[in-house]
Amino acid sequence: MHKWPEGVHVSRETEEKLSAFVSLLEKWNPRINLVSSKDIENVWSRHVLDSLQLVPLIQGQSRFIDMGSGGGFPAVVVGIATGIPGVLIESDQRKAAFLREAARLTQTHLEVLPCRLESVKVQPAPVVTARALAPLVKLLEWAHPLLQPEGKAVFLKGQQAVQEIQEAERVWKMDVRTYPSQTSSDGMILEVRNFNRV
Ligand SMILES: C[S@@+](CC[C@H](N)C(=O)[O-])C[C@H]1O[C@@H](n2cnc3c(N)ncnc32)[C@H](O)[C@@H]1O
Repeated sequence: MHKWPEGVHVSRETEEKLSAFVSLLEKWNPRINLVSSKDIENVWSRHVLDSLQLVPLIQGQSRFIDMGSGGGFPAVVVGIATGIPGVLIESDQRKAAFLREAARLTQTHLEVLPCRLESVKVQPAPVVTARALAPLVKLLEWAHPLLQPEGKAVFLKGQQAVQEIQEAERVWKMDVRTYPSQTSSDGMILEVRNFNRV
C-alpha cells in the first residue's frame, strides 16, 4: 500500500498503469540508466509519489509540456494520473524511445519530442513542468517561450530552492508560490506565474 500525496485520488486503473510504468522502467534501467541504480529500489517513494504531488496543481488544465523528461518523472506519472495530454521534451534519443514506449504501454496521451530545449518548436501550453533539470534561472529561460501568457510553470526542487529563487529574481520578475514537498524533507514545489525578464 502506498501513501498517496494529500489531495491525490488514485483509482485502481491508475495504480495498475503506474505499476506497469514502474515495471518497464525497471526493465530498461540497466541499459539506459533512467534513474540511479540505488534509487531503483525506492522508485515509488523517491520518484512516483514525488511526481504525483503535482497532480492537484495541474488537474483541470488542457495540456502540459515537460522539460527534460528523462525516465518519465514527473511527466509520465502526471499523464497517467490526470489523463491530460502532454508534450515531453527529452534530448537523449534512448530515453525518448523509452518515454514513447511508456506512453504506448500505459495508453496515455503523451507526445515525445526527441530534441533540445534550446531549439524545440512546439505550441505553447498552459502548464510547463520540470524536475531535476537545471537551476531555476535556466528553467525560466527555457519555459518562457513554451508557456501561454496566463500559464504557470511548476517545478519540483531540492534544498537549493530558496537560493535559486533569489538568483532568478535578478533576471526575472515573477510571482512565485512555494509548497513544501510531502516526499522529501528539504524539497519544495515552485509554482511560477507572470514571469518576464527584469
Ligand atoms: C537529471 S535528468 C532528470 C530527468 C527527470 N525529469 C527526473 O526527474 O527524473 C535531466 C534530463 O534532461 C535531459 N536534458 C538535459 N538538458 C536538456 C536539453 N537542453 N534539452 C532537452 N533535454 C535535456 C537529459 O537528457 C536528462 O534526461
